[in-house]
Amino acid sequence: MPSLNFMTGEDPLSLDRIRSVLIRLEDTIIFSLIERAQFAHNPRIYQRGAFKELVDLGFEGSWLEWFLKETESFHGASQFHTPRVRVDVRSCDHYLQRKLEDTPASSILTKKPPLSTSSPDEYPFTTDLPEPVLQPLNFPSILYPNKVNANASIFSFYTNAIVPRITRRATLALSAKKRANGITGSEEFEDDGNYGSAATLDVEVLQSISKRVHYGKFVSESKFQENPAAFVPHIQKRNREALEALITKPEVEQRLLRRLGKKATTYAQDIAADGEAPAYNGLSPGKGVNASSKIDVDGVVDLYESYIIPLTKEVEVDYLLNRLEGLSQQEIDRLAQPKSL
Ligand SMILES: O=C(O)C(=O)C[C@]1(C(=O)O)C=C[C@@H](O)C=C1
Repeated sequence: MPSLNFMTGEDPLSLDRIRSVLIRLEDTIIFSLIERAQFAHNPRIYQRGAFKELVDLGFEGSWLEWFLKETESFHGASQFHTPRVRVDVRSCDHYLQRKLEDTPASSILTKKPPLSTSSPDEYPFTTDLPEPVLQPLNFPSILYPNKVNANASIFSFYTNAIVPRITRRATLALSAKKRANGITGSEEFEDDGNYGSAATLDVEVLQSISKRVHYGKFVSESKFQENPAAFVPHIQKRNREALEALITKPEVEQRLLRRLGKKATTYAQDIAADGEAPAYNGLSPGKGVNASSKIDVDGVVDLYESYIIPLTKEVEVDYLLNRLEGLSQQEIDRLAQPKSL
């Protein structure tokens, strides 16, 4: 999955660099949704207690929750929920030193940042993960300490709204096939029995959406450091609307949605063995549904428009609301002073 590469010594809070990770994550999310869309809805895998086999093991959650727990336990034990690249602490120290010299208002950085052992861009859905087998990596905290975690909302909108939509075609194709085989009524719909494959792909989609949404914290920190004085009064008044207005960039969102429609349309085509793409059936790229398209393109765009972008913005605002916690009045006053040109 795409990540910021902390090894380069470049500014990890450069908005351009953070946005380039967000753009690469679009590809990861689209491709994993395309894979999930090959299977039927399989609602059983989202119902708690629906599998006697798991209840017998003493697990009360759903099949998907069990997959998440098992996957994240292994990843956690093998140090996955820490950065895959070892962070060069020295280069980051240099970066912070430069940042300090550049921005006197960010005087809170005069305190040497603590080293953290949890990854700033991976958020497990499961609590109580095992201790890592290897020593946790130490890396400098780039984000301000916070407990913002949107995974419960991500899990809820993905399972309730997204899965039924993106699997609609596979589900309808399945019911047609079942009818042809004489199966009708409630047995006809939704369940193709591919519980393992569907849940494995759900875990991939959930982890990539979670990573994308929590990158909002890096975006927020970057915007805050660029102009802390603009944010401080609204943070102090806990004015969510004003903070949201400050972080919202409508032109960036519009560009993103246009790009996403084009990408989803392109990736959803089956390129023939001779390398030729199929005709669009009269529809232009980015405009709706092509009969042979591997995914509901509008569904992908709606996922971003209705859920991923709004939730990223919520994470950004929640992060900002916590941004002055623990600072002295003197430190806050310094941040509230406009930067001299
Ligand atoms: O790129 C930014 O500035 C962001 O804050 C990220 C993001 C997004 O979710 O893509 C969210 C809010 C902005 O309005 C634009 C885009």
